[in-house]
Amino acid sequence: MSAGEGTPPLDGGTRVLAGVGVSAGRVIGRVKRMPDPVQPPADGAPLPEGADVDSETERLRTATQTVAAGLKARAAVATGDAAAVLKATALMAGDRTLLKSATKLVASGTSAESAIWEAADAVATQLTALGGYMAERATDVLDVRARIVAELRGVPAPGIPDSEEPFVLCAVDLAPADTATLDPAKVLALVTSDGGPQSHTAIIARSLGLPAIVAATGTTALADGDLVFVDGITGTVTRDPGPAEEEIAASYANRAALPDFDGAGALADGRSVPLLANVGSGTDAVAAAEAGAEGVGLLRTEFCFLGRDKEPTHEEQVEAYRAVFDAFPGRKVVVRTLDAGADKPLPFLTDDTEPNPALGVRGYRTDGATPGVLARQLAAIAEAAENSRADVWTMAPMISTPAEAERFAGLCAAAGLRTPGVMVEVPSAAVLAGQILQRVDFASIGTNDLTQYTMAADRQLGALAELNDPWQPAVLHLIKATADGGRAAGGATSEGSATTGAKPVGVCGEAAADPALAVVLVGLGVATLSMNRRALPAVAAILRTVDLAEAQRLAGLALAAPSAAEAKELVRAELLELERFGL
Ligand SMILES: C=C(OP(=O)(O)O)C(=O)O
Ligand SMILES: [Mg+2]
Repeated sequence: MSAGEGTPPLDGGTRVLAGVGVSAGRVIGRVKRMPDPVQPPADGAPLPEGADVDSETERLRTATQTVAAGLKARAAVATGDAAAVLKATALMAGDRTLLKSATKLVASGTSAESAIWEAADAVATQLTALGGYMAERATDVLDVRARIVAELRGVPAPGIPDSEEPFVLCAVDLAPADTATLDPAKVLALVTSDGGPQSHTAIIARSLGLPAIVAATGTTALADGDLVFVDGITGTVTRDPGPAEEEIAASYANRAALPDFDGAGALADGRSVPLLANVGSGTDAVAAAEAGAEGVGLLRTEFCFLGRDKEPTHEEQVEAYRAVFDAFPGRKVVVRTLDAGADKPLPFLTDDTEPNPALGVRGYRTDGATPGVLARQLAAIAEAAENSRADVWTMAPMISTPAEAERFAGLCAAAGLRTPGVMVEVPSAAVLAGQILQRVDFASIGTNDLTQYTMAADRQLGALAELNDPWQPAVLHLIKATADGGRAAGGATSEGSATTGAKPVGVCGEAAADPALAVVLVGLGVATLSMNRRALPAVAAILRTVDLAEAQRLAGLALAAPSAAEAKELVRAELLELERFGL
């Protein structure tokens, strides 16, 4: 939420630590640190002093049994994805082949730590070579290995710490694998010293509704058991909170409850602003429909196939897309073609040796390097759309030029897809939005990437979090240019389209989920907003408090501000309901 820009990093030495608030909420709790990653033992280290083969074998056996039993016990009380991940890891910890190979190494005079490290390495390499599902299991083996070595060393196991009491989780950053075992009933808030506003930590925190702060470098000094006040709105962590912080946390806990989203986004003057959902699977889509989403503004198709080393078959694709379409009969579903590359590698499309993957062959650009995948995907989308009642729109990520937009529209037409569009994520596409939108039917602004490319700041990097803020006035100017382009292109029709008036321009980046920024986006001329389903009630409630003229006035204030922090502060100061709902 807060850019932290202009905020002093430390107050009176170390009491107030500043970062970037990425998910609202104010809580007090005790810190638990994510253990440091387990460092590898020296290659082929000998038996420790005083140990013999028998005692070292016994030590290894006991460590593996303890790890397996601990994981099994946690799996028994976990649910959903977490239970599945823990069960799989527990099974791996008890794997006889792994223990047998490690025991052999101990028998030849290697320490238990080195033996299990080496044995697990060999198993992981074999699994990786087998590919597909087996290759995915390699991660479990490496996870188990780290846990066994931690047990042998007597240090905390890697991953989310286990605790009876709810705690504030402090970490350098969270990996995707950590997310499955993160229990929102136990974790009060997330604080990371690294990671940017689009990091995994930020995305998970928002989707779980947990207060979160990223890029809070000073928090590396926090230790297990420290009492802290976490303010996800201002982006600050306060050590040893006193009565003032207790009062703020208590008043946050007593904030007005947000009304459920009624399924019709609108401004105070009744002007409709459809609120759509970002989804990555059929399950997500069902949950979004239940939350009242008016359709899908972004189906991240690559999320259906992440971790796959082979292109999904036509049938697999049709099934995955149809599951989403079926959740929204009669509603708009915007399908984005595979956005492989940079933060979302897909081995069958991306080259992992590129020096600058974010500036490389990603998104639509992969069609040049690996022709055919895009055309096959469009055919699968068309087939899934044909027998569904959803109104299917199709867009390409990372479009940079009018020629690319025209070619994509041609590919859609050839596949029988009626409503082609583009994502505006690259500044060149925003600048030439008028020309681009003469060639396609709609645009959806990906503010996560548009911010990254406008500010030349890697979206994953905590150190550049202040630049990587969609409140940056330069980004807002490009959003306005895109919306203006949509208006200018209105009336120009692409083949087969009967569009009149403005060509619709929506936003599907994280900016749409920030209620104050959502008002600004509408004021800049954006027609629809697409977000994580959990953000729908907050965005809907704040939009209802302004009419179009007010939204335009606030957008004007933000555009004229000299910094992201000032733009945000000026706009937030005028939206009084934010405080009431604790947003
Ligand atoms: C929605 C976007 O795409 P992704 O986050 O999947 O790159 C974006 O860039 O804003
Ligand atoms: Mg993007």
